[in-house]
Amino acid sequence: MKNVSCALTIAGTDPSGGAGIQADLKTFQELKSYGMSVITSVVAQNTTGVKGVHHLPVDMLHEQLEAISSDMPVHALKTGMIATEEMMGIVAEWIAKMNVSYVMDPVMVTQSGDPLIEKDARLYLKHHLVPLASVLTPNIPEAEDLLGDKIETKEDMKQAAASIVEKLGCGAALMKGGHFQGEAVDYLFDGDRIHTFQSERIKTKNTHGTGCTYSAAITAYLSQGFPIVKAVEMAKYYVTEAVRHSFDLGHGSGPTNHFAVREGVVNR
Ligand SMILES: Nc1ncnc2c1ncn2[C@@H]1O[C@H](COP(=O)(O)OP(=O)(O)OP(=O)(O)O)[C@@H](O)[C@H]1O
Ligand SMILES: Cc1ncc(CO)c(N)n1
Repeated sequence: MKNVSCALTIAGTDPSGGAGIQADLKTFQELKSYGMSVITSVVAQNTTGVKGVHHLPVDMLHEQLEAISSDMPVHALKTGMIATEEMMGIVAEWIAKMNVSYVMDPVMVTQSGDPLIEKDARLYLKHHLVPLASVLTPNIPEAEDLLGDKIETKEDMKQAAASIVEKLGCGAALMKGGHFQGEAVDYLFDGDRIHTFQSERIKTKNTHGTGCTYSAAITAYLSQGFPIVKAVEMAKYYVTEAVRHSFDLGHGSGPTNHFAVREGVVNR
């Protein structure tokens, strides 16, 4: 049998297909990793926002995780929305036993401003999940929340990436500048130095699911054995092309386009 790279996402759903588990699986598929998913919460949402949320019972979360580890190889994994402390505890305990690259997207609030995790669970996330991560991928509001500092300049972004690694104990931090003005620039601190990943800012309102797509692409490349800096470089290219060719679907912020990368511009 041909070698297959297996990537797992542990996250909430998006029935409109642009973010969450659905975006992650599309990304894994496009980048040729075998995609697996464990659902934390079912979220009724679309391009305009969140309409309702149902958290799965924690024993069901545990059973899904065990169904994976008792049977399937996992070469890299990511987490997105994990809404409550209790759910975070189960996921953290399971991940601690897995010896694989772990990309943590510290999802807190959607682009439309809807909260995805309980406010009290943020401290738990910081102390119990972040230290397990090989790489954390916060946007600016998430990094401000984790560090308790304002991030206003590019220098602040670089400093935040380093502080996250040094103070919170993850392996690397990718500070995303999607919420900034000007060029779309992200900074990775890998425990040693800062690496810069920059693209032009594409003029579009259709950026639903960019964060999920980006962290899923990093996970796919890590599952294939690429080192972290190369994985981020290729994932940045993937998300940029997916935004450039994003779909004008729905009444709000439309989804990224995964086919765009397949048809032309391609990976690696
Ligand atoms: N308009 C744009 N043009 C080019 N790149 C963009 C644009 N918007 C976001 N990106 C890029 O997409 C990636 C995801 O960044 P972003 O900061 O938007 O994540 P996020 O806020 O976590 O996403 P989400 O809203 O899905 O949670 C980053 O590399 C960012 O630079
Ligand atoms: C389930 C889910 N995870 C992450 C995001 C990104 O904000 C979203 N909109 N929905």
